[in-house]
Amino acid sequence: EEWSERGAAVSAKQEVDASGHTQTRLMKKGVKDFNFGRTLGEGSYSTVLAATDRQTLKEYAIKVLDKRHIIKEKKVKYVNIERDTLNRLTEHPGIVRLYYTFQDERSLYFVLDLASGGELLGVLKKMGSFDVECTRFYGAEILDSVAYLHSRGIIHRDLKPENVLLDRDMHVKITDFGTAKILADPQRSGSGNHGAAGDPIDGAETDRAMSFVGTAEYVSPELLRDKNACKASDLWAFGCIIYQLLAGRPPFKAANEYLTFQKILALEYTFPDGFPEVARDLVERLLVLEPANRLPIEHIRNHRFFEGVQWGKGLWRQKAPRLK
Ligand SMILES: Nc1ncnc2c1ncn2[C@@H]1O[C@H](COP(=O)(O)OP(=O)(O)OP(=O)(O)O)[C@@H](O)[C@H]1O
Ligand SMILES: O=C(O)C[C@H](Cc1nc2cc(Cl)cc(Cl)c2[nH]1)c1ccc(Cl)cc1
Repeated sequence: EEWSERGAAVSAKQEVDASGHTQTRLMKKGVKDFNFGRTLGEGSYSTVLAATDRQTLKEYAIKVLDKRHIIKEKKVKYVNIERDTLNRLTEHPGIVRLYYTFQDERSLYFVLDLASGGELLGVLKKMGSFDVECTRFYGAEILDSVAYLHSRGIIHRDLKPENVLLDRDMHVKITDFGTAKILADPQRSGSGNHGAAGDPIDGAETDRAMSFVGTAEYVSPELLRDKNACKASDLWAFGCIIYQLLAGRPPFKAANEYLTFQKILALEYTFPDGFPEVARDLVERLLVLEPANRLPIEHIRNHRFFEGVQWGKGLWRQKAPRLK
C-alpha cells in the first residue's frame, strides 16, 4: 500500500519471503519512478519539469536543483527552508503542495503540485488589468492562502503576482517558499517586528533575515527601514497586488530599485482615474507605513470590497471567473 509522511514520502511494499513471513520493504521515491516531460520554467538555481508518476500516472511539477550550483551559490539554507516550510503547509488548496523530496548524486528534487495555468503575472500582462469581479476572486483566494500561512507560523516575505501560480482550473497556488520565515511561535508577531531581536527560528534565520529583501516593488517599509519582516509585511504586499490587478501596474515603480524604495518609504503613490472607490479604500488601509496600523486579515475579509465572497471551502469549489 502507499502511504506518505510529509516530505520524506515512503511507500511500503508487503512481500512474503521464502519462509512464508510477510516482509515490509520501505522505498523512497526516486527519479526512476517518474517520466519527465517538458520544461515548465527555469529559476536562478532550478529547472521545473512536468513529470508523471509511472505507477499512478499522476502529473506533477518537479523542481530540480543542481547540488554543485546550490553549494557554490551558498543556497543550501534556502533549499532546506523551502523544504521545511512546504512540509508544514500540507492542507490548503491555495498553497503548492510538496509530495516528495529526494536526491541523486547530482541533483535535488522537489515533487510539487502541477500548476498548469502559469503565473498570475502572465495572465495579468495578457489582460492589461482585471475587472473588480476577477480582482475580488483572485484577491480572496490569495488572502485565504495567506491567512493559512500565518496560522501555520509562516511569513511568505516575497508575495507577488509571479509567485501566485494558477492550476488547470485557474485557481490560485502560491509558491516560492525558499525565502519564507518560519516563526518559532506561530501565535506571535502579527505586526510586531522581530528578526535579530525577535524570535528567529535559528541563528541562520537571523543573518538570512538580515540579508534577505524581497522584490523591490512589493517590499514593505519595515523591511527597508529595520530589515525585519512580520506577518503584516505580507499584507503590505497583498495591498500592492490588489492595486496592480486593477491598475495593471504596481503602486510603487520607479526607474531603479533605489528610487522605488524611496517611493515606498515616502508612501508616494497615486490611484489612476477610474480606480474603483471601494478598492481604493481597501488599498489605502493596507498601504500604511506602520505595520500595526494595517487592516488585519479578519477585517480585510469583512471589507466592502469582498462583499458577497463566500470564504472557506465554498471559495475554492466555485468556478474561477472568466478573465475578461
Ligand atoms: N508547481 C509548479 N507548476 C508549474 N510551474 C511551476 C511550478 N513551480 C514553478 N513553476 C515555474 O517554473 C519557473 C521556475 O520556478 P522556480 O520556483 O524554480 O524559480 P523562481 O522562483 O521562479 O526563480 P528564482 O529562483 O530566480 O526566484 C517559474 O517561472 C514558475 O512559473
Ligand atoms: O531528502 C531529504 O528530504 C533531505 C535532503 C536534505 C539535503 N541534502 C542536501 C544535499 C545538498 Cl548537496 C544540498 C542540499 Cl540543500 C541538501 N539538502 C533534501 C533532499 C532534497 C531536497 Cl529538494 C531538499 C532536502
